[in-house]
Amino acid sequence: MGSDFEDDDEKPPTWGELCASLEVDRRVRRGILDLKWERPTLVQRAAIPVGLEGRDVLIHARTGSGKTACYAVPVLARLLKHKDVEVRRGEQRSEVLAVVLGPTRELVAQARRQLSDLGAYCGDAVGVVALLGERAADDAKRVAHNPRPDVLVATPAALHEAIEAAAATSAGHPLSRLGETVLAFVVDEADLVLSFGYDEDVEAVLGTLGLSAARGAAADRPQGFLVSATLGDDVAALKRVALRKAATVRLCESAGVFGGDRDDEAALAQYVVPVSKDDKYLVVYVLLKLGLLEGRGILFVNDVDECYRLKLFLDLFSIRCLVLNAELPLASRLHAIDAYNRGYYDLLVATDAAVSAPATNDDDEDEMASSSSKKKKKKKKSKEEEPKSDDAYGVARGIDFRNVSWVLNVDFPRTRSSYTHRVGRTARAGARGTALSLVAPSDASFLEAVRADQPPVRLAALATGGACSVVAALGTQGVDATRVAQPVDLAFDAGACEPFRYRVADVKRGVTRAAVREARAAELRKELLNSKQLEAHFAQNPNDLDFLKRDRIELHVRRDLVAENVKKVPSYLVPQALKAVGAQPRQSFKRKKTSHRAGVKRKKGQPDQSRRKDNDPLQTFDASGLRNLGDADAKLAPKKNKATPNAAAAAARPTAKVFSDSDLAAADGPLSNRAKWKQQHKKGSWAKNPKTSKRPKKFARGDSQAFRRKKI
Ligand SMILES: Nc1ncnc2c1ncn2[C@@H]1O[C@H](COP(=O)(O)OP(=O)(O)OP(=O)(O)O)[C@@H](O)[C@H]1O
Repeated sequence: MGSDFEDDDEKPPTWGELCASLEVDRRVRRGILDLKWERPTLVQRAAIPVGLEGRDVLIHARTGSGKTACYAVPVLARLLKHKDVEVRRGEQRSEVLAVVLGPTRELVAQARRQLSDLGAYCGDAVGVVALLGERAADDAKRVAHNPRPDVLVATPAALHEAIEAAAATSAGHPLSRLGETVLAFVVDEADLVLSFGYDEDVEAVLGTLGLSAARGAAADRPQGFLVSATLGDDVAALKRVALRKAATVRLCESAGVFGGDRDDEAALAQYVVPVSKDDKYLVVYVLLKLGLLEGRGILFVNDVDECYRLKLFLDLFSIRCLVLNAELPLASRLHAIDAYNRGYYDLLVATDAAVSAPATNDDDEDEMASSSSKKKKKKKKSKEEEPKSDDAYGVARGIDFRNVSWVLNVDFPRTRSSYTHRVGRTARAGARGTALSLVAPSDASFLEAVRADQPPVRLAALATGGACSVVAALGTQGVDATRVAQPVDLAFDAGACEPFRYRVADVKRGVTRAAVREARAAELRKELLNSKQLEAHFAQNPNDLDFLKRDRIELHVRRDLVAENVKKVPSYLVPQALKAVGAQPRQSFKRKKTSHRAGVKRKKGQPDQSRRKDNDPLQTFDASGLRNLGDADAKLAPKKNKATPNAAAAAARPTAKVFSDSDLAAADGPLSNRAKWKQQHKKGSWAKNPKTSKRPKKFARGDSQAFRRKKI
C-alpha cells in the first residue's frame, strides 16, 4: 500500500462511528469524545484502521492534519489489550511497552500531553512518561521508580543516554529490557528528528529495540510508525531499516484536511509583501496597529537578536508579546508555549534559528552520561558546521500553538522546509489561517524556491479563504492566471505606511544594541532567579539575589525617546484605501478579561456583585466595639423609609450600621475640620434634595444634613 489518500466517501464518519466500526477500546473512545473532536481527519480515517491491524505504517501528511492521533489511538489500543491479558493472568509488570521519539523536548512534552489526553481514561492501566533529557541518570531513575512507565516519550538523545545510564546501574532496569518488552515504537516528526542530527541516536535506540537492519525479518519485531510532514531521502532510508512491509498513508496535496477539495477549504492563504529591509518594522507596525492582521498570530524572524529587537520595538508601542527561541532554557520555552496557548498573550515573536550552544544536556558532572555527552557534543559541533543545520533547532517547529490566525514572516526563511513548518503553525486541523511574508530584494531566490514547493491555488479560493478578512480584501497583485503559485503578491501599497514613518523611526532608535544584548541576558537571569538549584545559594547570599532582581531590562531601553501620544493611532491617519477594506486602528493589545463575571449584565436593582465589598467602609463598618453609647443604638435604627432600600438592607446585616452625626458627636466629641468643610460644601454621599438628585437616596431626609462615618 502506498497511494495518496483522497476522500471517496460521501459522508465522512464521526469519531463515534469510526471507533465503533473498528472496535476501538471504549476507554480510548471516551478520551477522544472528551476532546470534542467532531470527526476524524482524512489521514486519521486512513491510518488508524491500518495501525489497529498491527501493521507498520509510514504516515506522510502536512502540518496540522492530526497525525499524532494516527499513532496514539492504535498504540493505546494495543497496550490496553496487552494489559488486559496481563491482568487476567495476574502478571502485572512495570515495563516499557511503547517508545515515542520526538525531535525536541517541547515536542516530547507536547506528545506526552496529547497521549495523556487521548488516554485520559486509560490512566489506571497505561502510564505515559516523558524524558526531558536534563540528566541521563535522573531520567533512568524516573523510569525505574515509575509504577507504569508503559509509554516512554523522549528525544533520541535523551533515551539513548538514559539507556546507557540504566545499563550501568542494574540488569533488571526497564530500560535494559526494551528489546524484550517494547510492542510499538514511533518516530514522530521523523523528518525533523533526522535533520536535527539525531541519526546516530535513532540508530542506537532502534538497535536496542531489535530493529537493526540485520534483524529486519524477526517475527517478534515491535510495530513501527514513522510520522512526517515532509518525505526526503533520509526518511525513506529510515523506513527501510525501521519498518517492515509498511503501509504508506499519504494525504493528497490537493485534498482538504477533512476531505473534499483543499481549494474549497482554502484553509491557508499565503501572501508576500515586497519591502525594503529598512522598512520591515514600519510594515509590521502598520499591519498590527491598523488591524490588518486580525486575531492571534506568530511573528517569525531569522535570529535570536532579531527576536529581542522586535519584541522591544513592539513593547515600546505597548504591543504585548512573548519571545520564543532556542537560547531560552527549556522551562522558559515551555512556559512561553503554555502562556500563549492559554491565551495570556496574542502575539509571539519566534525564531527557528539555532544558537551556538543549544541548551540540551548539561550533565557534565554526571559520570554515567559523560561518555555519550561528549560524543553528542562532538557530533553537534560537526553538525553546526554544516549549512543545513543552521535552522535545525527550530523550537517552534511541530508545536501545536492553539488558535493561530496568522503567521508573519518578518524575515523570510532560508529553506523550504522552514517555510512549510513556520506557516504550518496556523490553519491547523481544518481551521483557516493566513501566512504573510515580508520579502526584501535579497530574499528573491528563497521566495522562488518556496513557490516551486507550494501547491498552486485558485485565486477565487484565495479571496474567500484565510483567516484575515482585511488582508483578503486587499486582493492580489500582478497575477491573472486561474491557478497561481503561492505565496502570491498582496496588493498592499507601501505608501500606506508613510504617515507612520517618523514615529516608527523614533521608536526604533530606542531599541539600542545594548538593550537587545541586555534583553537576552535578562531572560537568562530570570531563569537563574527561578532556579531551584540556586535557592540555597541565594538564601546564603541575598546580595546576589538583590542584584539580579534590580538589574532589569527596562533600564536599558530608551523609553524617553517614545512620547506617549505615538502609541495611539488617530483614525485620521489611517489611509483611505485601508479604511475602505476594513482597517481600523487597534489601540490596545492588553489581555481581555477572563473573569467569569466579565460581560454579564447586571439587572436593574440587582447589587453589583463584581464590586469588592470588603474594602468599602460603609459595607464593612463594625459597630460591635462602640462603647458608652447606651441607648443611642436603639435611636440609630434606620427609619422605615421607601427612599432608603440600601439603608434597610444595611440594617439587616449584623456588621453594617448607620449613625447620625449628632449621635456620633455625642460619642466622639466635636467635628474635625475636614468633616466641617465637607458639611459646609455639601460633600459626601447624601443629596440636598433627594427628589432632583441623581445620587442614590441612601439616607433619610432628616439625617441628610450631617452624616459621617466612624470606624472604631
Ligand atoms: N479529528 C480532529 N478534529 C479536530 N481537531 C483535531 C483532530 N485531530 C487532531 N486535532 C487537533 O489538531 C491539532 C493538530 O494536531 P497534530 O498536532 O496531531 O497535527 P500534526 O499533523 O502532528 O501537526 P504537525 O506536523 O505540525 O506537528 C491539535 O490541536 C489536535 O488537538
